Amino acid sequence: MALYSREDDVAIIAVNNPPMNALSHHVRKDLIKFLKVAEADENVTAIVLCGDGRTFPVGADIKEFHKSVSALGPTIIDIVHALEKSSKPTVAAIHGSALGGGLELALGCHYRIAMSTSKVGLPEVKLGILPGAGGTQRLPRVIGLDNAMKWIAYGHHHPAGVGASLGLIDRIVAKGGDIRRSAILFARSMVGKGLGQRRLSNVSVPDASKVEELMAKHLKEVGLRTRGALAPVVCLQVIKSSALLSYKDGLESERQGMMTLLASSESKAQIYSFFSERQVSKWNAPGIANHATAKPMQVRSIAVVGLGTMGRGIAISSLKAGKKTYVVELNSKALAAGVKYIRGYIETMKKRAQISEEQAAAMQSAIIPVSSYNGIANVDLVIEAVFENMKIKKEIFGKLDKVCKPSTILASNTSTLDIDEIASATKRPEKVAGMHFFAPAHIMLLLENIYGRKSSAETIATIMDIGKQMKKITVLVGNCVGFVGNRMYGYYTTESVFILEEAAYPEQVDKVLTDYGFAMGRFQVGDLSGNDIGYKIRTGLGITHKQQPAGTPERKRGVLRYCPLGDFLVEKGRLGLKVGKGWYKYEGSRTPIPDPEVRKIIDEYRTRHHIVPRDISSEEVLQRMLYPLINEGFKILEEGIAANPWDIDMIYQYGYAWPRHTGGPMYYAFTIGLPQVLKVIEEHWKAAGASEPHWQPSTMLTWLVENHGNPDISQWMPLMQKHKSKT
Ligand SMILES: CC(C)(COP(=O)(O)OP(=O)(O)OC[C@H]1O[C@@H](n2cnc3c(N)ncnc32)[C@H](O)[C@@H]1OP(=O)(O)O)[C@@H](O)C(=O)NCCC(=O)NCCSC(=O)/C=C/CCCCCCCCCCCCC(=O)O
Repeated sequence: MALYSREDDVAIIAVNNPPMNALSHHVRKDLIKFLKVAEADENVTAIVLCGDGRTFPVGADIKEFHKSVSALGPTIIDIVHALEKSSKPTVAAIHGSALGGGLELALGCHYRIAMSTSKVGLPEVKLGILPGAGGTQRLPRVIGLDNAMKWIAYGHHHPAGVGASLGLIDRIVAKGGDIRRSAILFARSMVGKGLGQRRLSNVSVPDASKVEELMAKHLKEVGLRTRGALAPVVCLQVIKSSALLSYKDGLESERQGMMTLLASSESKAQIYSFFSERQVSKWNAPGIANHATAKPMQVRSIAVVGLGTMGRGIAISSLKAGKKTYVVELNSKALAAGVKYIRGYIETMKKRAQISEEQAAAMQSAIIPVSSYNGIANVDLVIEAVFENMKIKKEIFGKLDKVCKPSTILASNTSTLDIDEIASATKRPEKVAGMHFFAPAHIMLLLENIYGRKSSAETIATIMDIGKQMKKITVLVGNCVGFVGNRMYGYYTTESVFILEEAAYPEQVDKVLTDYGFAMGRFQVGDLSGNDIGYKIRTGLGITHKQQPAGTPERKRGVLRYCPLGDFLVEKGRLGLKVGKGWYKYEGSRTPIPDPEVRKIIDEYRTRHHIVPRDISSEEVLQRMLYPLINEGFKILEEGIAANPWDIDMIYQYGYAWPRHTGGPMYYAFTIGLPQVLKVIEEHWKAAGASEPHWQPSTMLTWLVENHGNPDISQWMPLMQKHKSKT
């Protein structure tokens, strides 16, 4: 709802719709009603619009999108017009954030004043839509086309001070000031000053003459950075109309753009992603604990064991979260090198103004270098980040168990290994869990937390809380080889080399993936992270080319189909970008260049096995790359390793750069339609049989299709649970 009050001659209309004052239908109704009251009251000379509680309105109510209620009048644009038309000065008093429809309301006001700490922006593009309440037409009239294109096509939130420097905010109220009081005084001082030029629909766009040049510039930048998403392009096209058309016609172009975007699968995927991102913090470990009931232990100190690339990144994340951080290496040279890197990184963050001088000093003094496990006996949490080897990890956990105080939680940053087996090396399995960071750990936003069979509620709650304190998208999953992310990714890489055998070169496969929206294709990613990583994993499994006894068929491992092309590359020293050659060659830069030598390796291999390469469509490449991964996602859901499809999707968006505008693998499957996905999987399974088990259809997927067709993604787990409870 909204509240109406009077301070002498000034009317105050305050939106009151916790937690974020979203402009839900009932709020919109109140706003129009109270604007009419204020307009009609002759004792009112000016009107202040503000938000109660945490913030000014942060936009339309996203829950209403794709429901008819979002279009129910009064719409936000009706309120914007009423604010602008008012014969009395209207002033937006901004604290917290004025975003989306919230900022559009403020743009309808004649004046805007804001707390110095507040943020402003039009982030609709991140929901796959555009600012559909006049924002595309009004913002360029205030801050110019160039800035408006940047603000709207990328959707960033900007400090109010930046808005003030561009003329969007008329006055800034210093930290600690009273925004409402300041707005009342400001509004009163504007009475009688004339509102003509303060009504933005009357104003022209200052840099309209540069429209074509700016359009070309921004289309190019957006194309490079938003990877095939539709909304940024439509935003730019609609903003362009502000320079070429009347306000009224520009508004019509905005309405049409909004309709196009609202009808797209992209906006549905982005809105799903917005809520999924928030949903993952409401974790559930069935039969053990959930976010609502379990209490985290207070963690003041963290020890990071192992200062390789991962350990260094984890230590920086711990320091950023304000923890006293013990960094552990038994070898003094390795310790010194790790500490030097971490200290240097903090200084770089300070130089780049990413942290203040005080924060940098606090982080520096919180680093405690240690060269023996005895030195971390009293820490609250240990995160082990040594080499990915079960024997070594078990040895370390055994030692940590002996020296650390009983309450210390012991976590492993393993990316694949069995947490229960690691826990078995200790006498405190209830205090053991996995914290799988993604490289570089101080930059990547994903943290995949793993609970073991014996992890306690407190242990799980604590690692989830630490993820939050590190500002990570923290997803809780169960224990299995590779957990969620890498278990699914394994089949993506398996199938990719089968495609090489049969039909395509690496660059052709990668192009299909980048056209789909990935920043990089699978082979470029392999080169970037190092092809030796997969080779080591295959060596651990005993399946590389070199490990086979003489006479083993090159393309078989037992009954399973195998392709050794990745082994050949590593054995020829093609480890990837770090050595300048892998699936591609690199000539002094990070740009991958298709390499005739790689083609030769593939061609010779095909000839040896009498494989005649065939034409392959982009559609087939995409299906073969993505559907095994999706199929595995369903198996993970049916085993209870992931609690919900959106947990998987967030892991893929934040850990594997899955394009957000398609929602993630599970949401993408829903968009395609589960019956169609299953049909393709079944065809491959029929053709490949037991030699390619990743094509064996998941029973959950099959059951859903047979019984419900393509149910909404929110219903997959409830339907399955209902079915299981009956059987
Ligand atoms: C930065 C934030 C504001 C705050 O972040 P933080 O402090 O971390 O808090 P959160 O955890 O994110 O949020 C707390 C809870 O609040 C919920 N929330 C937040 N924002 C909204 C919102 N806008 N709507 C609903 N709910 C919201 C959030 O989910 C949390 O809930 P819970 O605790 O998890 O349950 C951050 O929250 C943030 O970034 N918010 C979003 C800001 C944003 O994107 N704003 C833009 C919104 S879109 C908009 O404003 C569009 C305007 C134009 C409208 C024009 C409409 C015309 C329609 C006509 C067309 C009709 C066609 C009809 C056909 C059809 O509909 O299909």
